[in-house]
Amino acid sequence: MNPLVIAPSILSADFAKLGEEVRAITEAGADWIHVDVMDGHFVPNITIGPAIVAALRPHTHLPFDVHLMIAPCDPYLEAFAQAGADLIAVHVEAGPHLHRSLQAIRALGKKAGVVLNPASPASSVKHVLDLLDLVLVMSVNPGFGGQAFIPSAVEKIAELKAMIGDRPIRIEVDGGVNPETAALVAAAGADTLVAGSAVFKGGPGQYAANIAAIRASAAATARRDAA
Ligand SMILES: O=C(CO)[C@H](O)[C@H](O)COP(=O)(O)O
Ligand SMILES: [Fe+2]
Repeated sequence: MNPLVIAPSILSADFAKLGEEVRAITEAGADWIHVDVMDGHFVPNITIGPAIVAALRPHTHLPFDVHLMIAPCDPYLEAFAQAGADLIAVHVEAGPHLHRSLQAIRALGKKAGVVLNPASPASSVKHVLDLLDLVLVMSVNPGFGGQAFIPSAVEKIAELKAMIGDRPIRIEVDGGVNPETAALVAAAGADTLVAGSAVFKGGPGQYAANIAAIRASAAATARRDAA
């Protein structure tokens, strides 16, 4: 079983002081930093580009988990790699050449991930498993933080867990993750949890407790599942 990873999404951080926020979640016990990149075309919102990723890189030693919600994605992979991304995840719905995009990410020396929207089946990744380090299951429709968790994500995670078998591929879940939903997704097989609003709520004084609550809840059900 992969060790549990908690990846706070800086989409819910104070954008006027992102460097400070990244340092605060690093000190609060985050494992990865989740960066939501939106283009106003693939999703109805615009957020962060490679220049901001590069500016944030000196503020933490933690891996940058870059979630690209952009189409096309291939023209921008190198820029995000050079900016300091450690893992780059592209949506299966973002274009016709997923295999080529994953090859390009690996050729840049980065970990490669595929993201599945709520309506996309687990089987979309069946023929690219050899190119994957991570599958990201969206449990909200991408574009905004603070949305309600879509329960069908749990069944999809379980399907992916069975498909992946003992390959070293992480299952990440993103959207509406809080201590309650973390327990459900961890029991189904998710080992990497993104959380935006549930981590950043209450301000910097609460970040450590918020991360710890999600981690404890997920760890408890993952243990029961393994027992
Ligand atoms: O990819 C995303 C939205 O498209 C975000 O990572 C996600 O919504 C996190 O926010 P929250 O935990 O508040 O749902
Ligand atoms: Fe995300």
